[in-house]
Amino acid sequence: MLPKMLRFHFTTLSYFAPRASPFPLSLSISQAIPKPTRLRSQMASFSSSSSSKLLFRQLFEKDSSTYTYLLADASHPEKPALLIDPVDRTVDRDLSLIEQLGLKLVYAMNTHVHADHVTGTGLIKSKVPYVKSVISKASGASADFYVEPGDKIHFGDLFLEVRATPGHTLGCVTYVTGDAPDQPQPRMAFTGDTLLIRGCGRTDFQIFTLPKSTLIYPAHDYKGFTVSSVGEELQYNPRLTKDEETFKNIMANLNLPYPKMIDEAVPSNMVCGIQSKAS
Ligand SMILES: N[C@@H](CCC(=O)N[C@@H](CSS)C(=O)NCC(=O)O)C(=O)O
Repeated sequence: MLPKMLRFHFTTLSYFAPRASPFPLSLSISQAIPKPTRLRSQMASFSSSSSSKLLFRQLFEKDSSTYTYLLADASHPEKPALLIDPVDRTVDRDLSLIEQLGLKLVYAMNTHVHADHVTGTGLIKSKVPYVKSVISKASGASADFYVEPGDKIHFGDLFLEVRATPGHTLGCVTYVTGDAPDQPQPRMAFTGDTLLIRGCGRTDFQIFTLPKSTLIYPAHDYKGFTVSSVGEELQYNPRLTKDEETFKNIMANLNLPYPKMIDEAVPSNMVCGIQSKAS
């Protein structure tokens, strides 16, 4: 059985961009969650789910086997977009795709301070200065915006919720698509290195409180997997289906090699990849 679940209190703070204001200058913190206007997307082929307005792309960086995720509200007039876990060496590819799709990148976000690659957020900000970097407050890293468990990150009429999923690093968070009728179904969880497909960066049991249909999008895959679900991992994850003692033994004996880039990546990622501040 799974070890004891972690429980968190959720706040009502959220970032949102009202439709009336220009993006992203309208970024504000509010107690209120805006009631979005429903729009039908003409871009259904971009959608990963029954929601017709989410534009979603899973992008891969081969040297670190990292996934970067592009999400946008394709139905919003400004097509606001965000990137989760961009990598420095694929920034040009990502920005070029964003331009080709006619999106407006507003947030460059990290799930945590990565040890195996340099985040692309610093480079993105140097190329597109109005983009805001986002990371958890608990990470201790610097960024434009710090999120905490329960915060909501709005992009157009869509939003992500922030869930604390520490273990791989203290400040690891999982970004989960909104729990509302007009948000993508099934829900999508961007788990960073916390929960991998048939693996895990360290512990997480909070993710398993999400509906079984929730799609799992990790920050890495080393075996060629692209997506899983909570239900699938609950049933087949070879680590997280074990009792607590067995789990601890597995994790204590992974014998993972020292990540090749850790000495460069961590100092750089503590300042969200802004190279000039890392030395
Ligand atoms: N060989 C790679 C690092 C591989 C690695 O350790 N991956 C991490 C996530 S990135 S820090 C991990 O937690 N893996 C869990 C697993 O079970 O593989 C390198 O040198 O960069």
